Amino acid sequence: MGLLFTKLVKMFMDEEHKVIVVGLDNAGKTTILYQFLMNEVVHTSPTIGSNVEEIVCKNVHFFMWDIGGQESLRTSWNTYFADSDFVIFVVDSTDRERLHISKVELSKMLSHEDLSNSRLLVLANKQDVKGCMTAAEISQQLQLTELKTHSWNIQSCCALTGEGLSEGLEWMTQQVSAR
Ligand SMILES: Nc1nc2c(ncn2[C@@H]2O[C@H](COP(=O)(O)OP(=O)(O)OP(=O)(O)O)[C@@H](O)[C@H]2O)c(=O)[nH]1
Ligand SMILES: [Mg+2]
Repeated sequence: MGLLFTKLVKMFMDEEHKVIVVGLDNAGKTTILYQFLMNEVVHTSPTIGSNVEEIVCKNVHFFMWDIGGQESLRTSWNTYFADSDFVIFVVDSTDRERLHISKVELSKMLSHEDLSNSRLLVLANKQDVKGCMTAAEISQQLQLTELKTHSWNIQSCCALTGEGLSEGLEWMTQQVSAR
């Protein structure tokens, strides 16, 4: 009875969840945030600090913090970690040369205690570019299947068309309702 009641309350109440959107500079984080919000491509310049927007999907409210990914800014990512329910880690699928840096940054983040209860969505962005890495390739390089400490998912996407983004959001919503 208690469980049923909790599920019903969840169905009718709006829930709020904190999401941090991180990844190397130029990965497409800001473009993704505004594609989520407005279904539009906005003109971006490198983010200094962060942008925050509320994205609602099936009564679930996500407060998404898009954080600048330039090298000098990465040391302050941890100031955003507290109470994050989700980490969206964006990878530029065309950037083979820096995938190992993404891997190091991702591992560093996931070992931080403030993120011990967060779930991970990796977005393999820029799938419109010919010759880019597939989500499977990125997953293998990031060794996601070896990740046992966090629930995770990887989704290929293109922030310019929005392709793949609703699937990513859908996974996050399912994770919330399954809790
Ligand atoms: N071809 C292609 N270009 C994209 C895609 N997503 C983003 N871009 C471009 O990539 C560039 C960087 O995008 P941003 O969204 O500013 O990247 P960012 O991750 O926020 O970068 P920082 O704020 O510096 O951390 C822009 O020129 C975008 O138009 C995509 O899916 N495909
Ligand atoms: Mg940005």
